[in-house]
Amino acid sequence: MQRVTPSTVADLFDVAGTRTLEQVAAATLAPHTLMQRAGLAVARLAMAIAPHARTVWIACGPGNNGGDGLEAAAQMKLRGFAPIVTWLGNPDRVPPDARASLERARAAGVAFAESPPVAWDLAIDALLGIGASRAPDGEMAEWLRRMHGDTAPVLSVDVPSGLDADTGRLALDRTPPGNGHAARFCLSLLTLKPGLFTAQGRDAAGEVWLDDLDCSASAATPAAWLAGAPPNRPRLQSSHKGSYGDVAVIGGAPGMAGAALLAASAALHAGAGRVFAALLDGHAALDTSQPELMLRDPASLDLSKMTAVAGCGGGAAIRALLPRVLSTAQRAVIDADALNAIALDPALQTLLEARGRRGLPTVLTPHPLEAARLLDVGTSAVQADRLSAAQRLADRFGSVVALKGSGTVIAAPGARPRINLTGNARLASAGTGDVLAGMVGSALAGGLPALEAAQEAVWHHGDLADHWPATPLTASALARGGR
Ligand SMILES: NC(=O)C1=CN([C@@H]2O[C@H](COP(=O)(O)OP(=O)(O)OC[C@H]3O[C@@H](n4cnc5c(N)ncnc54)[C@H](O)[C@@H]3O)[C@@H](O)[C@H]2O)[C@@H](O)CC1
Ligand SMILES: [K+]
Repeated sequence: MQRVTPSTVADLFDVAGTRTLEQVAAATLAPHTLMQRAGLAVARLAMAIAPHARTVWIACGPGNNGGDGLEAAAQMKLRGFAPIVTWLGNPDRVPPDARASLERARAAGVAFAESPPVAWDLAIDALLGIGASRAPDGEMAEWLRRMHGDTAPVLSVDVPSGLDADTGRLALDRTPPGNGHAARFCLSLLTLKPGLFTAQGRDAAGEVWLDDLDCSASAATPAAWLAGAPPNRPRLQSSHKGSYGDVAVIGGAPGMAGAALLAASAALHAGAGRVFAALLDGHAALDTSQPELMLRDPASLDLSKMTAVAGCGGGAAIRALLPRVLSTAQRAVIDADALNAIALDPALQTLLEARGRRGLPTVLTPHPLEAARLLDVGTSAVQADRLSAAQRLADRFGSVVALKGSGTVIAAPGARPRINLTGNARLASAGTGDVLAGMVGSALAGGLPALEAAQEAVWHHGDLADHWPATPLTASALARGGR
């Protein structure tokens, strides 16, 4: 059993891939072996989370996810715990594995009840796993609301019930963690699923653990992966500012110069050799707190030797500069208003596609609304399947895409998408996106391929927030690397 952290490197399998692996594994094992392993793993984690629990409520559903819960109940009872099972199954329709565990739970003397106990020290959600076919309703929904509204920890078996394991879409609203709510844990069985790590999945699952049930994962193709922490990239003694490239931040229309200056500051502190602030507001004053930044007229820059970071605070004025950026920049990060301009203008879309065909390194950094505009769909459609939205954008424009949000997805043409696990809700504040664009620009300018540049910048950006002291997180301090 392994705990998943932002540094974990692991393949993620969708429901179809997980089903394939389950079938391959089951074919070589004695009947009921997988469920016994699953139930024992659930029991072990439950006992580690709440070693002194007097009452453990195990809510079991009608299928094999419920079977895992029943098996865990049997295992905990044999170890001196007092689980109380509420089971929503029908004895006439229970699948064979779950039936075997039901009998083992009964034989072990597990208490069965019609309704949840009055109070509990740990709740185990074994209602629905990867077989969920609709939103929980009725008694099941009521139980989920009760366990997630209580202060006792919740351990979800395989996936939080009602969470789409492929997409991270949650079918049932529940109390957000943090509102007087206790910890959430999820023990993913056999495989890790992408939905645990993006969209609503991270909040719903809480701390994720994996037990692979001693099975190989070679018989299926992963849908995505966790790429873990970037390598350390120490600077060579002999390097100089030319080794780390030039970044030109093009943005900052009147009234929005701050966004471009944040991106420029982030690029500077992330290590770019030289950073030019090419502001669209010709009257903006130089940021005297950052004398290293060089203020330039955007028209004067030779972008063919530079990394352009275009769009931060760009307003409508960025549109006129985009043909030059897209056609000539050696490397480019396209953010914010530059993305909005491209979404509205087929000619710019053609230029971006052409850039992709020429193999010029390009990273798009949309948040869900910007991605929705580029794909000409609603934001909810993007959030309903973030992996596929990011991949479609990457394929369409021949670019690397970092689709921001909880569980940022990084996609590239012809590559398996990655999900980043650093970062937290403190990043949901003004200017943090500009900082990310600058950090990606710096990584690109330093010579990293676009996919690595995007992934490493996203990781560091989130990692800074994860290690932020107990002071407010501001974008300007984030741009300075927390200093
Ligand atoms: N068969 C095995 O040996 C193993 C099974 N495993 C477990 O089995 C799970 C998959 O089992 P299943 O395929 O039986 O699927 P589930 O147990 O996830 O759910 C399917 C059952 O729930 C019902 N259902 C679906 N949505 C519902 C809803 N909204 N409200 C009420 N009922 C609903 C279905 O009609 C069906 O009876 C995995 O998630 C995992 O927990 C794993 O432990 C691996 C081993
Ligand atoms: K579950």
